[in-house]
Amino acid sequence: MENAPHLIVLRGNAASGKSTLAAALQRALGPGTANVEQDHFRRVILREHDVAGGENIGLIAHTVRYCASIGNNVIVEGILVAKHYRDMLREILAEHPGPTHVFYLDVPLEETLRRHATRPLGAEISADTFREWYVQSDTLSVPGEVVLDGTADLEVTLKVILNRVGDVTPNRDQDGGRYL
Ligand SMILES: Nc1ncnc2c1ncn2[C@@H]1O[C@H](COP(=O)(O)OS(=O)(=O)O)[C@@H](OP(=O)(O)O)[C@H]1O
Ligand SMILES: Nc1ncnc2c1ncn2[C@@H]1O[C@H](COP(=O)(O)OP(=O)(O)O)[C@@H](O)[C@H]1O
Repeated sequence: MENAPHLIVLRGNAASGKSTLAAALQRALGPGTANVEQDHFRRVILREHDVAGGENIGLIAHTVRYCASIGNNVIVEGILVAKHYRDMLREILAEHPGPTHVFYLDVPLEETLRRHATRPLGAEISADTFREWYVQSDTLSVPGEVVLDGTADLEVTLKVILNRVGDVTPNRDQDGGRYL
């Protein structure tokens, strides 16, 4: 479909830099780009743990579909651990009418620990907990999935993503004052 919105999936372990990158990508793509953060739906809206069959999984899928249906490019960002989210992500990718892009931010455990330590919440979650959470190379194994070297600088990784995504036609009226 011409001018159909893009769907971009951005996944990675805790403290791999996903939310920083997704926020930068949303700004770079301009008005009419939705950033669907897994954490917001699971923890803030539903206050749900990351469990098999979690209710947040369907809510994320509905939100992605809705945002795309009103013409937004959509970024879906989170750990989105394959064993819980793979089926849903494959479904929304398969049915999406426009271009789709799947990125996995590959960052070694030790680097995620270093990055985590720089955050205010670094003291609250122990290194041991982080080791338990870490899943090595948790890719979705969908065609075209790109494994990014997440140890690079943010600006470098953002450029790699923007090159892959290519031209993004604004899908919405960019009338002054409408968007933040
Ligand atoms: N591999 C894997 N499988 C399932 N669930 C996982 C996994 N890794 C992290 N988690 C859960 O994600 C929550 C922490 O991730 P965050 O990205 O929010 O990390 S951080 O708290 O900001 O450091 C935290 O969940 P909640 O405590 O329910 O929010 C972790 O239990
Ligand atoms: N490319 C990068 N290089 C170095 N530090 C980074 C990079 N990307 C993010 N960070 C920092 O790492 C920490 C974790 O990033 P964050 O985006 O919160 O990770 P996630 O959303 O994957 O949990 C933050 O302090 C952030 O500023």
